[in-house]
Formats: sequence, structure tokens, C-alpha cells
Amino acid sequence: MVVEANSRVEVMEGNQQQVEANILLLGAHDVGKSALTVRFLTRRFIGEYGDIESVYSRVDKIDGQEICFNIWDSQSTQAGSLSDKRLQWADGVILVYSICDRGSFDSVRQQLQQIRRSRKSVPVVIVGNKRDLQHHRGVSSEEGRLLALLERCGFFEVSAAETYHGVLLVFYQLVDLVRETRALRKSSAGVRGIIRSVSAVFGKKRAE
Ligand SMILES: Nc1nc2c(ncn2[C@@H]2O[C@H](COP(=O)(O)OP(=O)(O)OP(=O)(O)O)[C@@H](O)[C@H]2O)c(=O)[nH]1
Repeated sequence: MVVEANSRVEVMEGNQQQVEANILLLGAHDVGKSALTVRFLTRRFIGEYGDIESVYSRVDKIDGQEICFNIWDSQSTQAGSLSDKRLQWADGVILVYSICDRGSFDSVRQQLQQIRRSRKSVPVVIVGNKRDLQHHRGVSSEEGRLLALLERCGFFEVSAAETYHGVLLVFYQLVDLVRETRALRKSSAGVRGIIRSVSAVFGKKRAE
């Protein structure tokens, strides 16, 4: 059976429900967006990645629920040229910088501001990648954590080159945030509905 929910198609077989989560990866050039995507999809680090911008999918079962991750590994953009189309598509955003590249951290700050202007409540996880290159570190963990705290984002430092599990946690935390946001939206829509009904009844009484 196929049902429409919040303009999203959810596929149901018996009691099983598959939830879709559109995840957009953003960040400056060379920070490891493709490396993180490929790690998550294949568990591998292949070292060099082409320039093909594409959406990839992977289905996982989390807490008994099937989640279809649709991942848009976008080409790096200047802050300011972040297309609205990509942001409107996303249910959640992974903002990537390299811990060795301060400029890429500044780009994350700028992109975050831009995201907040057009999608105020979209969940975001900030990722400091290339954690294996400690000797070249240019951004401290505290700076990354503080930015995430101030902007209410998730935060991880990972190495796409070295570990799979750290990368897995990034995607899983984001999907948790996406599910929480949807649940909140649903319950606040419910409350709005109740308020409308109550005002309709009282409005009527006043008119009588
Ligand atoms: N040492 C190290 N190198 C990494 C890591 N992640 C990615 N790289 C390397 O960084 C370079 C850029 O990685 P990509 O995944 O292509 O970066 P990108 O952000 O997708 O780059 P663009 O698509 O050009 O914006 C490649 O040479 C990767 O091998 C990491 O965790 N550690």
C-alpha cells in the first residue's frame, strides 16, 4: 500500500512502514563530503572521488523501523550561492568542514546562517572531518562544539579515512533529529487544530 504523508510517500507492507529522510551534505571544497557519503554507503574509504553530484539511497532498520536515507552529496558552493532547491529538498543537513582548514569552518558558519534564513527549523549536524590529521589541526574541537551548541546543531569530529562507526553515528543522529522534528510538527499541527475547533465553537456561541 502507498500512502501520502506530509507530501512524502511512505511505503507500507503489512505493519511495516518505510520512512524517507532526505539528507543534504554541504561544505567547502575538499573537506570530505564524498568520502563521508561513500563511507556511509559502502563502509569503504577509496581515497579519490569524482565530481559527479548525485543522490544516493540506502535503507537501514533503526529501532524496528525501515529508514530510507536519500543522500545528496553536493558540490562545494560559495556561501551565498546555496541554492534554495537543495535546501527545500532536505529534511536534514550535514555541514562538513575539515579540522585542518579554518576557511572551511568559516564557510560552515556562513552556510548555517543562510540555512537558518530559509529553513529555520531544519535539523543540522556539524561535522569536523579529517580527525586523523591531528598534526595539521587548525580548528579546535571546542570551537566546533561551541558553534553547534549556540546554533542548536548536532556535532561530531570524525575521520572518514579511518572509521566507519563515527560516520554511521553522524547519519543516525541526523535521522533521529529529523524524526523528532516531524513528530513535533505533527503534534503542533494537532494543537492548532484543537485551538481552531475551540475558537469555532466559542466564536459561534458569541455570534448566537
Ligand atoms: N586524511 C584524510 N583525508 C580525507 C578524509 N576525508 C577525505 N579525505 C581526502 O580529502 C580529499 C577530498 O575528499 P572529497 O570527499 O572528494 O571532498 P569533497 O568535499 O567531496 O570535495 P568537493 O566535491 O570537491 O567539494 C580526498 O583526497 C580524500 O581522500 C579524512 O577523513 N582524512
